[in-house]
Amino acid sequence: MFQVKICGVRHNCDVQWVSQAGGDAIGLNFFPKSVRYVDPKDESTAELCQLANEFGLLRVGVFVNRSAVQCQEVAEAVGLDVIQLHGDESVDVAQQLTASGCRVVRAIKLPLGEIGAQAINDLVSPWLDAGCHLLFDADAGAAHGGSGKTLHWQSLAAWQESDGCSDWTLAGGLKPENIAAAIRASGATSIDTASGVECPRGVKSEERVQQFCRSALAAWASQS
Ligand SMILES: O=C(O)c1ccccc1N[C@@H]1O[C@H](COP(=O)(O)O)[C@@H](O)[C@H]1O
Repeated sequence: MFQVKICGVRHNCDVQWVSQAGGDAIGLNFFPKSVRYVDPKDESTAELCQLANEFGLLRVGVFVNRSAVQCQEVAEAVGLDVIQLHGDESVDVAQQLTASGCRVVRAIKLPLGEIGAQAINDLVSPWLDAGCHLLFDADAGAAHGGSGKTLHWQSLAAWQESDGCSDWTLAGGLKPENIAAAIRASGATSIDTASGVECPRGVKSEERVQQFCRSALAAWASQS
C-alpha cells in the first residue's frame, strides 16, 4: 500500500516536505473534531491532493463514522486514492467501498499493552475478508486517533509470525525518537504518523518529518 505515510497534512509545504523526505503517502483528515481536520469543501483541500499527485504521493483520506457514500463523495470531490476508516464503522461500510472498487485501510485500534496473536486475529479477520489493508493504532477513545500513544510492538511481531500476514501498517505514537526501535521490534514494513512529526501540536515540522523518514529508511536498510 505505502511505506511511509505522514498523516494530517494541512498545507502545501507539508506535502512538499513529505516528498522531499522520502515519504510516499499523505493522510488528509476529514474528522471535524481533529486538530488536523481539513474541510473537503475548501478549494485548498483539492489543491493539496493535486500537489500530492504531482509529487507521486498516495493520497489517503481519514474518515470517522461516515457512510460509504459520504466517503466516496469526498474522495471524488478532492481526489483521493485510498479511504481510511478510523472510527466505529461496521464491516458493511468497508464491504460497500471495496465492492465499488475503492482501496480501503481499516484502523484496528488495539488496547495498550501486550496482546495475544489470537486476539489480534479475531479483531482483524472480518476486515481482511472485506478486502481491507490493516493499520494498527493505539485505542484513543473518543478522539479515535492521533493520540500519540504507542502499541506493544512485540505483540505485532508475534502475530505476524504466527499468522503470516505481512502487509500491514504500524501507527500509534511513532516519532523520530522511536521509529527505528518500533520497526525493529514490530517487523513493520509500512508506517504512519500524525502527532509525532509536529511542533507545536497540529503543525507539521519540516525537521521532524525529515528525521522521521530518515530514521525509518535507515532502519529498513540496516535490516536488509
Ligand atoms: O490524527 C488525528 O487527529 C486523527 C483523528 C481521528 C482519527 C484518526 C486520526 N489520525 C490517525 O491516527 C494515527 C495515529 O496518530 P499518532 O501518530 O499517534 O498521532 C495516525 O497515523 C492517523 O492515521
